[in-house]
Amino acid sequence: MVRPANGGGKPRQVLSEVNGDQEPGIRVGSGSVAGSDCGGFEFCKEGVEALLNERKITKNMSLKEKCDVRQDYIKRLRMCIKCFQEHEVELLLKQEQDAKKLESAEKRCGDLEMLMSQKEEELNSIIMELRKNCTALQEKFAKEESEKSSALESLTKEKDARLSAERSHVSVMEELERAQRECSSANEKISSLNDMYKRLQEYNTGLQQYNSKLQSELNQTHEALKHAEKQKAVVVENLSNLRGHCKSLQDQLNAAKTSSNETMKLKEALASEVGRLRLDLQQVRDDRDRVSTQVQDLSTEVSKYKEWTGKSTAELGNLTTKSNELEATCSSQSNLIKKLLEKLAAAENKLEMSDLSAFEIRTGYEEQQRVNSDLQLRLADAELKLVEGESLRKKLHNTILELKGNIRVFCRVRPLLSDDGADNEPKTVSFPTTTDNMGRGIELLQNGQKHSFIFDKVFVPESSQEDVFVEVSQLVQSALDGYKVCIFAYGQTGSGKTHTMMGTPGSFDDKGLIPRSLEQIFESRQTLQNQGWKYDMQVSMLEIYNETIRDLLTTNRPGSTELGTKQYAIKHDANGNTHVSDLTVVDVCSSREVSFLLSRAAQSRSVGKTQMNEQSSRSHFVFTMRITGVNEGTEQQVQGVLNLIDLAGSERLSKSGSTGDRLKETQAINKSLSSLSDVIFALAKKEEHVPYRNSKLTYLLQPCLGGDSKTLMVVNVSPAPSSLNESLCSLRFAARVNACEIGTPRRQTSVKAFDARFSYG
Ligand SMILES: Nc1ncnc2c1ncn2[C@@H]1O[C@H](COP(=O)(O)OP(=O)(O)OP(=O)(O)O)[C@@H](O)[C@H]1O
Repeated sequence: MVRPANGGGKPRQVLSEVNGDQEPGIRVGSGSVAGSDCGGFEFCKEGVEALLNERKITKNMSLKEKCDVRQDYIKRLRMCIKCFQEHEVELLLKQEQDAKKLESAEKRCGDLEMLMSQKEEELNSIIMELRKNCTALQEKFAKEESEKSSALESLTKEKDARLSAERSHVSVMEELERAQRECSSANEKISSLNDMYKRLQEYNTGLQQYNSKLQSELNQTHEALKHAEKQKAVVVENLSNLRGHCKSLQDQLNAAKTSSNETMKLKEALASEVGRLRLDLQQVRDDRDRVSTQVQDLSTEVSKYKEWTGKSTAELGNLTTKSNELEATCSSQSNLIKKLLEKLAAAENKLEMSDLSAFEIRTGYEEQQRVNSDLQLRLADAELKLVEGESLRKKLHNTILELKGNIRVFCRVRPLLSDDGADNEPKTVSFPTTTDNMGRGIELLQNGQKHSFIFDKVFVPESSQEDVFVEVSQLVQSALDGYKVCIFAYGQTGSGKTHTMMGTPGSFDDKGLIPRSLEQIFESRQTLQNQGWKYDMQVSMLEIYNETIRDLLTTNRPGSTELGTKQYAIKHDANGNTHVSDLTVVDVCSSREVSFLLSRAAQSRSVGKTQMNEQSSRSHFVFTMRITGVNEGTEQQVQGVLNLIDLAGSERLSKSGSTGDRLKETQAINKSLSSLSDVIFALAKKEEHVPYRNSKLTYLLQPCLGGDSKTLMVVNVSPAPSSLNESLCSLRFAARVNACEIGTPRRQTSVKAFDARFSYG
């Protein structure tokens, strides 16, 4: 018989409750754990189940902690197994006792047998269960053991890994130190870069400020220009009003002068009449006096005769008659005198009147003269203001153009020549007279359609060489200030390019821009010498003929083999200077020397006769003067370049009637001019690629067209109706050129060592 060990009594063994993070523990009755009693088999079973379900190892635990937990777990499992085994023994003992008791009780209590057998079965099943649990625990134990060994293995591995990690830590630390060192140097670099960035930012701000200042200056200049133009318009209007007023006053004055002259004449006539009348009067008075004396004498005689009674009555009668006659004469003379006196009074009256009117006229005349001189003064003042306003406008206009960096364009229309054969044809070129466009506009009439153009300046056919030079003299002057200056003449053949650029060098009135510019430069050099400036000047002259460069100052005689065969190469350096290799460069000290060189070059130039021009330039002529100035006082150095270019004339093949060599020349000229227009179009459109290399001319002019030089194009136009198409083409091209932005001109004032080679820009 088997009976329950504790028949539902108080459990002896208690599995500690899991309280927060507290580890669950097993206390057994044998006192192996904290000396507590075992809670009984039932309780122990539950505890084992709880223990089996317990999972306390987490991923975050270190390997050692995991091991400790597992060891504790195994220890507790062992205690449980021991408790079960003791319990089993106890149960077997009890079973035996129970069997004995049962035997004795069998007798007393047969009916309990059934119950006991049931209990036995229960106990057996529990034992079975416990055994099962035990086996599971053993399996678990074995598993835990294997896990422990694997954990130990992994511990050693981790130790190794830790060691290697420590080693790598050391190397990492070294690397870290190195990196820190690099970092600190990088930091220094960063701070220096920051400084530089700051400075750059400051510089940038400065530039922006400068830019905005320039912008505001530009705006101000625009405003001032507008104001000046308004003022100019007002002054011009005032001037024309004053001129009109002055003219009407002049007319009045002339009328007054005429009437004054007439009055004076009348006065003179009257005065002579009065003189004559006075004479007459005097004569009559004399007569009267004489007659009166005679009358008196006669009366005395009559009284004498009356006294003489003895005298004859005939004599008396005679005397009486004579006396009567004399009295009659006397009375008639008195009448005459009276009349004459009346006439005299009237004449004197008239004279007085005419004196009065003469005085009035004189006063009026003087008044008008005063008004006139006042008006003359005002007119002179207004004209002065106009001149000042015009020069201010020009200055402001130049400043704006400099700020804008555009190529400037002047247009010059030559007079009609007898060769043009257009005396009877209607005019096709005109010039607007509105105040806005006066001196700047040109209009071409083609098939009833008007084409208007505005340039920086338009010279009418009557403009003299001096008029043209006055407008470019400032530009020429800036070459002495260290700017690169380029002036080139463009236009159809026979339109006046050579006349404009060269003219007649020896003639005072007809010399062109080149001789005048040279004179000005040498004069200014003299003046600037007083301010401590010392200038060195070098000139070179070349022509581009059939896409070949020719040195016009070479000492080799024309026709020599070297002149034709020598290859001159154009080169641009990094500083934007252009050089032509092997070109003759001559140091010059006076305009006389340059004139001599110019005449030498003129003899070497390629000139020929065409249908359009007797003396046509068949090549592009380039005169270059390099100016180097040093101020001994300020040690400032300037390097200016003056390029004066007379381009060959554009010409339509059909119109030129060229053949043979002339045809070849014309083709080469047209090709290089079309390359020039390609360059201008590319610049105007701000294209990335500008085809400077397409011709020698454009490659040579590259710094002037796309660089930082002050460039002026003079477009020459013929007024001949037969040249209308060509003139229109030239003006359209010039308008394109005018719109080109080539950058702001830069002054070369560096103190750097002077490049000995000759530069074009
Ligand atoms: N402003 C002017 N006043 C008087 N005559 C002029 C003027 N401009 C040009 N001429 C005359 O017109 C003719 C042609 O002028 P010029 O030789 O200067 O033309 P061009 O454009 O240089 O021609 P080409 O391209 O063929 O060399 C010359 O006889 C010149 O004297």
